[in-house]
Amino acid sequence: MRPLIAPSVLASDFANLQSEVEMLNRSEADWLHIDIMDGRFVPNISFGFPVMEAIKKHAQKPMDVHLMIVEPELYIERFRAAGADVITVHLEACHHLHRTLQQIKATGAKAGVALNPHTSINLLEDIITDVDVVCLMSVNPGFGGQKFIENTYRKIEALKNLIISRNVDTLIEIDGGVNKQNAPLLLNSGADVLVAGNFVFSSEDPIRTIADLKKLSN
Ligand SMILES: O=C(CO)[C@H](O)[C@H](O)COP(=O)(O)O
Repeated sequence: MRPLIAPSVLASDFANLQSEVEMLNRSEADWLHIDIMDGRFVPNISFGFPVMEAIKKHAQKPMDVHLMIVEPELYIERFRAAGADVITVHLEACHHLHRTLQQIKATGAKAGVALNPHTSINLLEDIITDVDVVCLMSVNPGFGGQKFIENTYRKIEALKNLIISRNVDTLIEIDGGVNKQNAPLLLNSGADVLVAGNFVFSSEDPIRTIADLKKLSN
């Protein structure tokens, strides 16, 4: 099967956001990955609702919104109203993860859970049947352009086994340091969705780079 490709808008040229989004519309990208950082869950601040709404105005593809924020349950409905189609919260940021996932689904969005590199797949055992997308962080969240963490392959395999054993169709998304060297291995290990920021936006021809990722299969 072909992977879903989700370019991370964080790596785009914010001064030309409309043309960057229009470029993604013309490309084979499946989702637009939107990173929201609050300066508390992660040591960086990206952007919030007004920028998301501006992106939504021009986007013709689903918005995959990754909330790197504390207390995400306070903002779920607002992110949905701002155009989110997939809303992913961090397991480490949720006191009541099951409740927060139900809250996301009640808005009509797909519910995602992100795991930091140190967080064990075992913690998903009692929640996996309620999750549409698991986002495995393959860098420590907070910044684009970081080096891929190799232990991610092992985590993908463990997650894939859990998904198969529970007979669910949860997607496995990989976020951080994805490039043309590791993408085939990630897909072989069981990944379904590849997030790519710098690899896409720093390339000479982002549309071609996205097409090259899309050609790979899992
Ligand atoms: O979630 C993120 C950072 O926390 C980004 O989506 C991720 O880092 C993608 O950027 P790159 O492909 O450049 O690593």
